[in-house]
Amino acid sequence: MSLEIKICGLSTAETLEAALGAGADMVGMVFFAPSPRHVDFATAAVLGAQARGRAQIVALTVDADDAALAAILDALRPGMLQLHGRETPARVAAIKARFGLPVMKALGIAGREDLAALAAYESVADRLLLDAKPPRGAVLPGGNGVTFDWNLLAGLDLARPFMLSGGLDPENVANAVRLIHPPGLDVSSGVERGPGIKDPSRIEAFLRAARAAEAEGGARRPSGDTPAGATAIGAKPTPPSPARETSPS
Ligand SMILES: O=C(O)c1ccccc1N[C@@H]1O[C@H](COP(=O)(O)O)[C@@H](O)[C@H]1O
Repeated sequence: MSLEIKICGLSTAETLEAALGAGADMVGMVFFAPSPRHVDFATAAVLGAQARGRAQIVALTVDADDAALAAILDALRPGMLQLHGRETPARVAAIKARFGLPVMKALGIAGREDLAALAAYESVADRLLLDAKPPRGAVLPGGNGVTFDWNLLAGLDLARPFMLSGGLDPENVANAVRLIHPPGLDVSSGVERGPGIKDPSRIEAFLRAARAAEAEGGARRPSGDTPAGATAIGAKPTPPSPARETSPS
């Protein structure tokens, strides 16, 4: 399975075109008013038409109710929903049943204890998105450009594909691919020149660096092929590696 790359928080035709032209597999539009990447329905409809058939279109929502989800689906016509709030496993299952779209559930990872929470979502979500937890006092639950200790994911074996996210950028993405061999990557702030302002050259650099690292041997082993010492969800984790003092880069 080749590395799937999502560029999130696209809000203009120019930057969406940069992502599509550089070979993004997924493009994300944010529907969360406090975010500098939030798009209104009219913009979403135009961007959706531009991306349709060229990449998977993902609608990012945060604890949206059914009426809001229906309106978003109507405007963007996404192929996937990204749930980036505090949606419970039951809520994820209900959204999938009601709207009939694949769902990617975002979960914050700060320590080993957070890996235990993933099991409850494996049976209801089509994908998991493993993100950093927001800094204390942050307005946004994601999109903060913050990394977490990627070593926590070493040997992780999930029944569902996951995307690694949180603070990725063109400079650190190759390290992430070499260390984790993730099935997917998701980036937002790291390909911006300012909050909410995507930079076409950074989008291209990110895709180039990630694909080069993948070509070096970063392809993900098939799911279920748990190597010795790997952590299966629900299994007792292997002893922690020494804590890192700084974010990986
Ligand atoms: O990007 C946003 O504005 C956003 C708002 C609310 C929830 C999630 C959001 N973004 C997602 O957060 C992760 C990590 O982003 P970053 O690369 O660290 O900036 C990513 O999945 C975005 O899709």
